[in-house]
Amino acid sequence: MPPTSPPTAVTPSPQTSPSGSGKTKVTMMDQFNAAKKEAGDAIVFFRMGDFYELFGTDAEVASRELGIALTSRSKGADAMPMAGVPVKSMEPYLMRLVRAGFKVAVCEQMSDPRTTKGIVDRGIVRVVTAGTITEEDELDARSSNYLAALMVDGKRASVAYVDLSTGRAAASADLDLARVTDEIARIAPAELLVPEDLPRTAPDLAEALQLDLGPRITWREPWHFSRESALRVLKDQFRVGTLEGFGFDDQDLAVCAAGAAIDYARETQRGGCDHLLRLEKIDTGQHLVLDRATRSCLELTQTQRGARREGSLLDAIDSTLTPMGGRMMRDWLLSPLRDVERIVYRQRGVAEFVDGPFLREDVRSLLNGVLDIERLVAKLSTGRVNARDLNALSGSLRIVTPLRTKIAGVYSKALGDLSDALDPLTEVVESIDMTIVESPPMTIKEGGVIAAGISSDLDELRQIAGDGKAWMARFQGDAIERYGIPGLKIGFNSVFGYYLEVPRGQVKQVPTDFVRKQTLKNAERYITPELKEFEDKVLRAEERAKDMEYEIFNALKDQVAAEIPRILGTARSLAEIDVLAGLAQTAATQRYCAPTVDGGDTIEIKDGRHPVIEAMQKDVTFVPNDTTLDRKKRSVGIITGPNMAGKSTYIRQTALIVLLAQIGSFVPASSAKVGVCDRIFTRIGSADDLSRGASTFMVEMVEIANILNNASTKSLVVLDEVGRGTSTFDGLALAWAIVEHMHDVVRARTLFATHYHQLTELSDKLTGVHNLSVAVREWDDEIVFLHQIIEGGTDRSYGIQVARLAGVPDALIGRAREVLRDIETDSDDLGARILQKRHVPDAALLPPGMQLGLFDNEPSQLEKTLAEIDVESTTPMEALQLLAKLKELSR
Ligand SMILES: Nc1ncnc2c1ncn2[C@@H]1O[C@H](COP(=O)(O)OP(=O)(O)OP(=O)(O)O)[C@@H](O)[C@H]1O
Repeated sequence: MPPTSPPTAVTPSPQTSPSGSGKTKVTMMDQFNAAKKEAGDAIVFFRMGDFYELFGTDAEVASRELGIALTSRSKGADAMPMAGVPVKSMEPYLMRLVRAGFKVAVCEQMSDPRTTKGIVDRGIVRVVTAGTITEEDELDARSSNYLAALMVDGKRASVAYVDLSTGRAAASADLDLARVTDEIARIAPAELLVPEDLPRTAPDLAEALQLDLGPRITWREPWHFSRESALRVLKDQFRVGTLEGFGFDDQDLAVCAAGAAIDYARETQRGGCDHLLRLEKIDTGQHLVLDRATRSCLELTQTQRGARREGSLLDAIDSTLTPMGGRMMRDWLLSPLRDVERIVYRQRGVAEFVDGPFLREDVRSLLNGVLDIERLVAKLSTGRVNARDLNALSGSLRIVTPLRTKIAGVYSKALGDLSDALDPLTEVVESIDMTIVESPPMTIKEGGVIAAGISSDLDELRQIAGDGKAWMARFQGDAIERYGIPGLKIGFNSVFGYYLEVPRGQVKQVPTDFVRKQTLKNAERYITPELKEFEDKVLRAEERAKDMEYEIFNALKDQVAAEIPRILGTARSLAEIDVLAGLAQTAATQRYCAPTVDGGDTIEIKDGRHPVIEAMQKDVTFVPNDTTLDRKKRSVGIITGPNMAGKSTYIRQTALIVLLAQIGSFVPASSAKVGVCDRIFTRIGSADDLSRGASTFMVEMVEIANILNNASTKSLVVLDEVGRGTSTFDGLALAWAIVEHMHDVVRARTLFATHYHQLTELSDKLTGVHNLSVAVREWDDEIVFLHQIIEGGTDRSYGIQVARLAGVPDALIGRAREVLRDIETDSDDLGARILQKRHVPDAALLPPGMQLGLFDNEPSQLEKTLAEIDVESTTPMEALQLLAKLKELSR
């Protein structure tokens, strides 16, 4: 076991009084002050008998956050705010503080108050923080609870993360500084450790993190991140002489980040980190990169509105059955692969389960009985395991042997490898099953845990205790007969143990050697020397049996804990089998196909569907659509069409299909070919991000700049109505220039949904631009959405028809039509005029600030006002006012 700081008594050592007269007495407040000093910025729960007391500012904070009464300790000059929570119900209070961003140090009584003379020793036994929670009840079973640490050196950085509730520890290979916030967003840590000097060394990053994570950041002194300290901690934790075995070089920044994280984990857990066994290397270069905005736009794990899981891609495709599988599924979705071989390796595993419905069903019915082995192991390591947990562990491991038999004849390498990695741990299962009774109690110190036949000593003690009970029954019968007291009963209470109870009406028969102990309303209670003598024997046997059970339980616990590496390895394999079988289940029930994934440039999807909308709209038939993108003739697709037609749905489904293909999954299409992408970027114009304190349009442009600077020819870029957040002409001008830039300079595969139908003219001049539109059937001046993507652009937005569908008054609609006719006549040749002025091929590389000079004639005030009307958001009253204003301007 790696040496960690054991709970230490914080009782300050007795000091000599200044007068030299001898030792001064340590007071309880001395102990508290010492604990507070040790706890740093943590709130101290200070154990005093049946309560945890909080003092000073801790009490004030707790009173405010928890709504508990604030009292005062002492009066006058010594007065100090004080608040308390009962020991029995402390967990919910503690967790509420932790959830609110506080840290809590639990300071326990370290010696038994009954046997201690004077003041009991006290010591901090654990520090609970958001990133180090291991209590199952407090965690979402299907997501990880990461404690992360960030290390920055110049332009390079690394992020390490540890989940103490499952034992997973990982660190990124060195990253470019610009990628750090995305990587942290992917990990979504519950707590992030950051060196205190970051605001000086990387001020922009520090500010961004502060905005994103706020109270989830824990600032740590820089020495915790030093290579020297980190190497010491890591080598000690993993019991290795070098980290090369994990793929890390001592010089990697990852070492510093991981060292800082594990140092903190050990500090807070005070031991109990035995289940952190290895450090995984995350090479983000191997993964398809999804930045934060893309993850959010694509609603991968939660919806944009309401942040709910229901309605996310994860929810639509996750058919895993175990919590471990659920967590792995989530990880896979957030880190799709880039390496074709690895993608195909996984996909074949899925295919085997799709092709073998019986195999899938059998495997899944076995997995159905598997509990959260990783979190059970974490409990084992942190010493909080009880007999029920061990039974749950053995119950879960028991399926490994039949599972191996089931997948014995598999052909896919993925399943074969996983089957080989499954360890049945037969001896662990047998030991637990043999040692622990079938339905043990929650507590491990009160007996009733260990099965008969495990220890002859224990059996003997139990015999005595059991016999004792029979003896007492006999004693009761004899006494009734001998003294003629028919109502005599034997009872037990914790004050004076076993007693004889005689109804008031029969006390006259009581012999003189009965000693009266208690008088009740209708009865008297007595003890006798004979009864007490036997009671001692019985009780002693019971106590000793309980102690012995506890010892046996602990020995079993240690035996199982020694196998943690094997158990965790098996848990991981089970999780992966669960994910593969789950993806197959989704593929089979949702009619997905196996995509062809290769290193080429083509994305060709036949009858693609949106996995989430399809799953959510059960009563509507989803209209499938094709997508073809490559890097020659079809690198940029411009999609036009009315509002509500399905443009956004179409471009997003393309991104989701590519993403699913790259995690190794089947995809919602009749066929698909995916040339792997290095990154997917998705942006929606005017995405509301006021919470980050930037204007909507500014955010949109910052994100566009990020795409233009980071997308490569291997990327997939999906843009939805970019440019909408500013005036029409500015927006159109920007959208136009962005398409040109994507086509000429970035050359990433791009889909651009827009209402600026002028953009469709770009396809005439730019070889890689093609137009798509969404078919609409017009009927009697009404429109019907067909949701079908067709080749070619449209020059109609049908905004006015949509407004009419929405109930905008007829008079206004009529006027809007008139206005539209005028505008359209005026701007008919707008696209042609812009194209004439195109600078080929480097138009987009104009120096910043240089005007595009798109428009020869300054629009009139009337035109400007008209252009700025947003029909969708105009109320009837505003429309009438606008009409009046327009009329005024036209005079
Ligand atoms: N292929 C489809 N099959 C069936 N229903 C669809 C399809 N595509 C879209 N829809 C439905 O149409 C709705 C609107 O789609 P979407 O938001 O993609 O339209 P849009 O053209 O982007 O609209 P806007 O321009 O107003 O943003 C969706 O919520 C969905 O209910």
